[in-house]
This record gives sequence, structure tokens and C-alpha cells, in this order.
Amino acid sequence: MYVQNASNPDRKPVTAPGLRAMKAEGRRIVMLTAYDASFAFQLESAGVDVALVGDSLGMVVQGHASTLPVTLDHMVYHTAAVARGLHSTLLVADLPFMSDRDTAHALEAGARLVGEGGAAMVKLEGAAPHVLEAISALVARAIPVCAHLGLTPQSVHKFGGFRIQGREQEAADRVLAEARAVEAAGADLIVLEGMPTSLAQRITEAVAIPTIGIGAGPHCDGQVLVLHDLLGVTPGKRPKFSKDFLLGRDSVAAAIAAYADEVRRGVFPAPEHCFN
Ligand SMILES: Nc1nc(=O)c2c([nH]1)NC[C@@H]1CN(c3ccc(C(=O)N[C@@H](CCC(=O)O)C(=O)O)cc3)CN21
Ligand SMILES: CC(C)C(=O)C(=O)O
Ligand SMILES: [Mg+2]
Repeated sequence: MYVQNASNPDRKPVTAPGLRAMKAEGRRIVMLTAYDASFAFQLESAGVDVALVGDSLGMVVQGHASTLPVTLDHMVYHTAAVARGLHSTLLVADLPFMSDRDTAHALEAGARLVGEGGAAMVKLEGAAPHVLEAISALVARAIPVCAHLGLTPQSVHKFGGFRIQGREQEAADRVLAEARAVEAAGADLIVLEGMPTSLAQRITEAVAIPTIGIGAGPHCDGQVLVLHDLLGVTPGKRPKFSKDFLLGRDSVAAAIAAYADEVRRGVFPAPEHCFN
């Protein structure tokens, strides 16, 4: 088994170009959220490839019903804390709701998340014209970008809830076109959230950049989960696509290691975590 830990500080840093190489070589990418330095250290020790400071912190850390109340100041604070727990893990931070309202704001947000927070990549939702422009502008200033398509939680009010996207043929074709558009705009990575397995597979085969799935089936180039779901500490019901990896295990470290192992072997997600 492929095991790395913090007592092995020699792991080569994970980088944006390195992720493309992993797709080309068929090595699955393990991504997981973190919101503080202690859990970041656990991710690092387990050999997780990518740590995401998600705006999901609005829900699992702050207790809100959506990600919309999260501010750029909150994101910078948590990103800087996570950065202190990491060594070779690639650090990605979400642009919070409305921080990408125009290109000037997106650049300001990217500059703070990278400059103050220590992120190596920023993530933004959707493929609207202003988002494509923001992606190009960030990439032109050497800030790698992760796109995020499908069930984009910042659109919860437009969707009428956290609803699976791309179920109809026309909607599916639209998401595929969005994936091609964010790749053309210069994105290095795409998170595919809450969509049918077949659509995520089509997208993964259509783009050269890696796709990371969450509720998008097993054919993506990698997987991401919210840490609290993986540890079974999410208040209320967790999404159907998530899995409690602490169940039957005796430590946080063992749970994260099991997740990484199941993603790399293609065991997670199983059919019960997928939408058809
Ligand atoms: N704890 C947690 N886990 C997440 O994965 C997550 C967050 N919070 N917060 C931000 C977004 C919101 N997400 C969510 C939240 C709920 C569902 C959900 O309940 N989905 C239904 C499917 C609905 C349908 O069929 O259209 C489900 O049964 O899982 C999905 C994504 C994903 N992200
Ligand atoms: C669920 C992931 C992809 C995310 O955007 C977040 O945690 O905010
Ligand atoms: Mg997010």
C-alpha cells in the first residue's frame, strides 16, 4: 500500500502540473477538506494529495444552512491556519460567495488567498461569462485555478436546494460544454459535484485536466469529501454520496488513510454513493 506520513518529510510537493501528470498516468487524486492546522497535519500525515479549504466551513464549522454567509476574511483566516499544518500537500482555497462578482474582486480574493493564506490554487464555482473571465485573469497572473461544476452550492437558491444537476440530456450537454469552457479558460482542475455518473465520465474523458468527483461517480480522476462527513461528525444527515470512514476504525488517522486507500484503489465511491 502507498503510505506516507509526516515522519517522512521527503514526499515531493504536490503541484498543479503534477496533478495533470497523475491523470495522464492513471493515478487517482485524493482530495479532502480541512479547516484548521491540526486536521491539516492529519491529511499531510495520511498522504492526501490535495487539501481544500472549502466554503463548506460555513456549514460544518460555523453552523449555517448554506455556504453563502462565508466571507473572504473567514476564508483567508482558515486557509492560513491549514497552511501551517501542511508541508507537501497542495493547498486549494474556495473563493466565497460573491468574491468573484467581477474580475477585479476575483483577483483581489485570489491575491489574498494565495498571498496571505498560502494557497497554491483557488477554486470558483460555475462557468458564467464573468467566471470564465475571472479564471483567465487569475491564470494570467500565475494563480492556478480549480473550476467547480454541477451542484455548485453557492447557487442553492437558484437550484431550489442542494439538487443533483445534469439529469436531463440538455442539462448534461450544458455541463459538458461548461467543462470544455473552463478548460479553455485555463483551469488546471475541475471539481464535479452532484451529477450522474455517466455525465462525470463523459466530462472526464473529454478534458485533459483532471476531474475530482463528489457525488459524481467512480470514473473521475480523483475524489473529494468534506472532512466532517468522512469522520461522521456532520450534524444532521450527511449527503448520500459521502461515507463515514471512522465507523469501525479507532482513529482519525486510520479513517483518513482508509479513504485515501479506497479512492486510489477505485473502491470508493461505491454504487450506493452514486446518482444515475
Ligand atoms: N457536510 C457537508 N457535506 C458536503 O458534501 C457539502 C456541505 N456540507 N456543504 C456544502 C456543500 C453542500 N452539499 C450538499 C449537501 C446536501 C446534498 C443532498 O442532500 N443531496 C441529496 C440529493 C438530492 C437530489 O437527489 O437531487 C442527497 O440525498 O444526497 C448534496 C450536496 C455538498 N457540500
Ligand atoms: C465540497 C467541496 C468540493 C467544496 O467546495 C467545499 O467543501 O466547500
Ligand atoms: Mg465550496
